[in-house]
Amino acid sequence: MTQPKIIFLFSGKRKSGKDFISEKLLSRFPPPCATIIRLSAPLKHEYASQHGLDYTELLTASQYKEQHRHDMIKWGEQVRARDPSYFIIRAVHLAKGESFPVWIVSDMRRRSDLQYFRTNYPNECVTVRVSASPDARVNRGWKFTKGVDDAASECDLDDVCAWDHDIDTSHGDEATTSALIGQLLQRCRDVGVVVT
Ligand SMILES: Nc1ncnc2c1ncn2[C@@H]1O[C@H](COP(=O)(O)OP(=O)(O)OP(=O)(O)O)[C@@H](O)[C@H]1O
Repeated sequence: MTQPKIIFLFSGKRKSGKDFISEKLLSRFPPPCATIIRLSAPLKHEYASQHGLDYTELLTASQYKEQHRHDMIKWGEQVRARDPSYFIIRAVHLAKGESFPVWIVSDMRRRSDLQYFRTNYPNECVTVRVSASPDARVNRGWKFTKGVDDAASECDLDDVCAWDHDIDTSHGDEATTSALIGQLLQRCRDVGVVVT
């Protein structure tokens, strides 16, 4: 059982580049140092099994996922209303968080997620806000969807502005991404985590 030494919390709108940056960051750690925790993974897992759907298809950026996103969000809200930490605890378990000193949470979406991590890990959290212009997101396949893009899962963190780091990925330039990754890796070195 390992307590995390550092937890990166990525948030941002759909197609802003959260996954892209998370994967880039992950690639800089020697195994078995870091793991990506997807808070949406257990939601999809349980929703798929309860509704007879294909879990692996729900994980991809597919049309299939988009078809089910709306109902899945609604179902998740009901579960979360009863217990805000329900999916977080399962997501950490699913990603085998207890075996890794670095946690990369790639899809933090709500203030209750932020509160959970800050309460339980007051000294380990590093927040990163990822943004991109609407045009850039459209070019990546985003289409405004009522009930999804105006729901809490997309908007709950809009008013939070005290992020430790932020990045605008609209232009997708390598230099901007590398600069951010460099800063995040320095934070790891500062707490004694070895990076490549
Ligand atoms: N900094 C970047 N440079 C180049 N391409 C990028 C960058 N960020 C994102 N992209 C591209 O944009 C697309 C969407 O990015 P990504 O899947 O990371 O978004 P996301 O925020 O995780 O979206 P969702 O919430 O819908 O899962 C991907 O095809 C990715 O390659």
